[in-house]
Amino acid sequence: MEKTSKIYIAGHRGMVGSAIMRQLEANGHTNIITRTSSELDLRNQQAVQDFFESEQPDYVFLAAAKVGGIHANNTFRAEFLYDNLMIEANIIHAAHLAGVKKLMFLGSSCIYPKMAPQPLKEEYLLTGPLEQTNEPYAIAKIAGIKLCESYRDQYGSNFISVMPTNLYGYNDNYDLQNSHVLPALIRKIHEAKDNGAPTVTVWGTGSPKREFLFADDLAAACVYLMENYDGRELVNIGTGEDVSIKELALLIKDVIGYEGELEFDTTKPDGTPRKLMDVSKLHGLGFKHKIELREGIALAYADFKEKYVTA
Ligand SMILES: NC(=O)c1ccc[n+]([C@@H]2O[C@H](COP(=O)([O-])OP(=O)(O)OC[C@H]3O[C@@H](n4cnc5c(N)ncnc54)[C@H](OP(=O)(O)O)[C@@H]3O)[C@@H](O)[C@H]2O)c1
Ligand SMILES: C[C@@H]1O[C@H](OP(=O)(O)OP(=O)(O)OC[C@H]2O[C@@H](n3cnc4c(=O)[nH]c(N)nc43)[C@H](O)[C@@H]2O)[C@@H](O)[C@H](O)[C@@H]1O
Repeated sequence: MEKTSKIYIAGHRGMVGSAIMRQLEANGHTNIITRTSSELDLRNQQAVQDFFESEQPDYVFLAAAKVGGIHANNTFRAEFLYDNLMIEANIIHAAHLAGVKKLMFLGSSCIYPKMAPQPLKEEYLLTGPLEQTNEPYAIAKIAGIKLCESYRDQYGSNFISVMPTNLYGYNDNYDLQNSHVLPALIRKIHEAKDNGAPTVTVWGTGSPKREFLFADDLAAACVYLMENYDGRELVNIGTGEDVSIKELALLIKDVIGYEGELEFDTTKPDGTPRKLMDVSKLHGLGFKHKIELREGIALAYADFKEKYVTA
């Protein structure tokens, strides 16, 4: 990518899109184009084609999606399937029609089979049944991967797919029903400390394990791979380390300085028992994350307090 290349970030206001924007600006890119969902609803095929025809971007980071945690995925199943199918299909097809030089599609670690061997290698895709709570979202993401592969096969499009693990960081979603576990626990534990509540409720048994990557590390990996990877195969992006939900909650409790107790609501689903990514391909391509979990939690917590806590 040249510094003056026209780069479209789909989803630039989101946690990942805004991190990619920061990374590109820090690298000196001056020609970044963006649209909010009210300016351009990416589910509208004609609007997307008109946008690509008029803007003619050189590079596309496809970071727009309907995104949420286990409860949101399990509740809004139709929206997670339909919105994500429409967004990816419209952008990938319009990018092809406009002759985009390169496009990066962001999938997710939930595309892999629920009981696949750990750590998850890219070749485990489609080798077994998916986790039920997020199957619609996972199917949409797998379709996005197959769209990129098929446009490469038929038209020679340089469309690559990366599979991020669970993410957290600046501009995360702190809605207690629809967010992911890490921001939800930051908010719940902060509010419990603030209110002097004796306990904090953690969903599930606390025994599932999850890997967490800070969104600015993901953004750096995305920009690095846009510059250095042109392959057909998926690339997992993660830290290669995981913790149990209980260990995560205790870590967040320690960072925030909350003295109360954790209680586990086993009426809530655990989801996939584990989804640790094998990141040897990413490391072999020359990228490794920098921000470790405790430091990242402290950064995310500071961002949460700055944005959501009235003095
Ligand atoms: N968060 C995670 O843990 C995680 C993990 C793995 C992969 N990912 C992937 O990373 C990407 C970004 O996730 P995120 O966490 O940054 O999500 P996010 O913070 O919810 O941001 C999603 C973005 O998508 C845009 N969007 C959604 N529906 C749209 C529509 N109909 N038309 C136009 N724009 C629309 C939103 O735009 P507006 O703000 O303008 O409404 C928003 O900026 C997604 O592909 C997601 O699947 C996320
Ligand atoms: C990366 C995302 O992973 C998602 O799966 P997944 O990690 O289980 O999504 P999370 O919602 O982060 O849940 C991870 C684990 O944390 C537990 N958990 C404990 N307390 C909470 C809480 O207060 N809120 C939430 N949300 N979870 C909580 C939850 O039961 C589950 O076992 C997929 O649904 C998405 O599609 C996406 O792929």
